[in-house]
Amino acid sequence: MTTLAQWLTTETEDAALRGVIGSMAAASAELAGVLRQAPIAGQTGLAGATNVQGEAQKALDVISNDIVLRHLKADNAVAVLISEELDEALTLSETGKYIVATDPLDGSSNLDVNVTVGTIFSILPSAGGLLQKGRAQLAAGYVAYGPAASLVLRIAGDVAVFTLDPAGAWIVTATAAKVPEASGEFAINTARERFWDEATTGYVRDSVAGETGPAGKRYNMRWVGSMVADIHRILMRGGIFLYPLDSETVSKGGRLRLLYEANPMSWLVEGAGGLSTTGHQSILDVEPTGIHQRVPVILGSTEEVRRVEKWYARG
Ligand SMILES: O=P(O)(O)OC[C@H]1O[C@](O)(COP(=O)(O)O)[C@@H](O)[C@@H]1O
Ligand SMILES: [Mg+2]
Ligand SMILES: [Mg+2]
Repeated sequence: MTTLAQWLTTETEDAALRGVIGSMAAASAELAGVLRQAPIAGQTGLAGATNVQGEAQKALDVISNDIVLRHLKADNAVAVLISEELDEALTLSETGKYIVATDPLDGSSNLDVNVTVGTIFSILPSAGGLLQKGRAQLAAGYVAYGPAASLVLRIAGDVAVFTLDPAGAWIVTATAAKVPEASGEFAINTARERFWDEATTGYVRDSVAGETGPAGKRYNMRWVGSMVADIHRILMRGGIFLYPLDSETVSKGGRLRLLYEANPMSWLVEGAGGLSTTGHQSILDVEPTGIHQRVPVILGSTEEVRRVEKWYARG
């Protein structure tokens, strides 16, 4: 059995980077324990506050952020923390070499129904400043708190998957995860159809048409409503995830956040052989203009993302 610490030593010689990843993994292992007993502790409800995005915070959004913050503070290598739950970037260490951007609890609307939630993180060099393209990431990962807790991680090479054992250690369970090139599954919130642009409408219409339609095959639709869970399924067995720009989100630039949702997920999906796009460019090439910036997100199996890109290219 290979542990996370053993895998990290084969992936990077940078001990400080290994330390930061280890801190995020330790924070997530602690959070897995908190989530397991959250209904008993009465923690699945609202916190009574709103975050900078104007969204009602759940008690566990705040608890998750506190856990990540405590672990990263103890690690002097992190200069700045950017979090969905913090209005401003928070300086942690004047000498730190890294920026961590995190969605400490993704999919928190699923908490009260005991459906998979997650933690997403992105690690960047602090020398590059707060607003760096996704391409500048040094590492990224997420944890899916499902029937098993899975940590999915990529530094610069392959994407590895770890499973949390009962003693709290992360054990390697896959070393080179690959997103299958082709798939017959798409994930989109179809209740938003009336807001969609022509490209999204066209792609979904072609897919739903099945074997006799332009795509020439049958599709299934899946939507968990936790990005982590939807992307984990796509990483494991293929598919495409779409949260495109639509007429309702256009003034905000999209729904999902660039620095701590779209960029780390794109780093992982592209590292596993898949593609990411806003419809017009790879998400990893988007120039950030703000730490809580939103962006259209389309990612997954190459063939499917290319089909969507073709629709966008039609103009
Ligand atoms: O409510 P919708 O439109 O289904 O959106 C679901 C999306 O919103 C999110 O829950 C946003 O993340 P947070 O829970 O961290 O705010 C994604 O995980 C998910 O893909
Ligand atoms: Mg999220
Ligand atoms: Mg969140």
